Amino acid sequence: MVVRAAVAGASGYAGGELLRLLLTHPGIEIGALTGNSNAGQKLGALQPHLLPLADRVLQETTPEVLAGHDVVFLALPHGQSAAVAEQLGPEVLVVDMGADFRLRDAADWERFYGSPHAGTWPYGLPELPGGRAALEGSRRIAVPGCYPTAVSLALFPAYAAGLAEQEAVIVAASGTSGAGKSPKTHLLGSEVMGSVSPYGVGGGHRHTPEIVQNLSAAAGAPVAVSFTPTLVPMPRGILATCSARAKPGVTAETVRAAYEKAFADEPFVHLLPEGRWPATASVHGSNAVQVQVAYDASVGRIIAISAIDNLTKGTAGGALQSMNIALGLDESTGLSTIGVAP
Ligand SMILES: NC(=O)C1=CN([C@@H]2O[C@H](COP(=O)(O)OP(=O)(O)OC[C@H]3O[C@@H](n4cnc5c(N)ncnc54)[C@H](OP(=O)(O)O)[C@@H]3O)[C@@H](O)[C@H]2O)C=CC1
Ligand SMILES: CC(=O)N[C@@H](CCC(=O)OP(=O)(O)O)C(=O)O
Repeated sequence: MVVRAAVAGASGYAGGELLRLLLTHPGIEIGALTGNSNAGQKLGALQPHLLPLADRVLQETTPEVLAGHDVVFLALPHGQSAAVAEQLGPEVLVVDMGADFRLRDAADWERFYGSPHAGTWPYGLPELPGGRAALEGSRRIAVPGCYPTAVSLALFPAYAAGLAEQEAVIVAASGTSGAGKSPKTHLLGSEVMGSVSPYGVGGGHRHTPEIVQNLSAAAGAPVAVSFTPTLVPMPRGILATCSARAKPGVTAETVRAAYEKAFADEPFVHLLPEGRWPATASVHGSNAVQVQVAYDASVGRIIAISAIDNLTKGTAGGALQSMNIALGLDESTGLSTIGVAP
């Protein structure tokens, strides 16, 4: 069976990473590629690393152009996906890499995104409890944000096993591609190079409610989250350092056992051997997630650290993994745990 896939937002970072992966997926035929300001341009001018697609011309993002495909990936800015998706039939698998359908709580959406809530779709993080069952056979998928992917995978085992109190503190460092390709002053080389800076401090980042949603579901009770993102001078990668107060009686051994159990059969999430720590360089360009966990007895806290590539597992790889599950394909098809180093 060949699956015909269209990519809306093919000129952007997320769309470009998705195409890089789709080119190696044996079951996919790449159909329409669309953009906005770059419609009419050849892809080779915008994504020169995608040589096999260099002569493909970007089309306008319209329902007519996206019609006639089995799968449509939407790698568009927030708020653009709903209008496109509602024009696509229920038989088409629509995979939204934006935020529009991630949150269950309409009030959270309106508070953090400032527009009416479009709805909630099955969430594309298969490793969460019940995650795969929610995706099987689905024709709509909301791919998680990059920070919620890194943070949720680092912390959910502690909550699912009942080891952590319902409060977490997270500091996560991201490369600049997380902010997309459109020019912004704070992303200029002269601003970013040689500097690390926080942003969205004090609960203001829109990924906070998504992280709360995931951890609360794992805990079966509301989890309060303090989330601070930082921008670091590298193109790709997220390192999330997460900590939560341990419940009474928790030991280093019970924590380790919970994480070993959670990730034992996961194809992409790797709990590192004790004493080794995640690094973004080790997952560059791969769908792998590195996790390590420790129990800091001096303060009674569980410390979980994860590393992902924000463009791969953090969006395009997660999208493809979820598509594979929805279509009944092997989950790892077209995805690699092999990174690029140094
Ligand atoms: N970058 C990342 O690490 C991650 C990104 N995402 C999400 O993926 C989506 C795309 O992000 P990213 O690739 O980084 O962003 P980019 O800015 O790099 O790309 C945006 C894409 O959307 C197109 N576009 C812009 N405005 C419109 C519009 N009004 N209608 C249709 N198309 C439009 C652009 O086309 P053109 O260039 O032709 O104007 C471009 O192809 C976002 O929702 C983002 O939040 C999710 C997780 C991680
Ligand atoms: C470095 C940087 O700016 N990162 C982005 C996160 C991008 C992402 O994952 O996700 P969405 O799909 O939710 O936009 C930010 O903090 O806004």
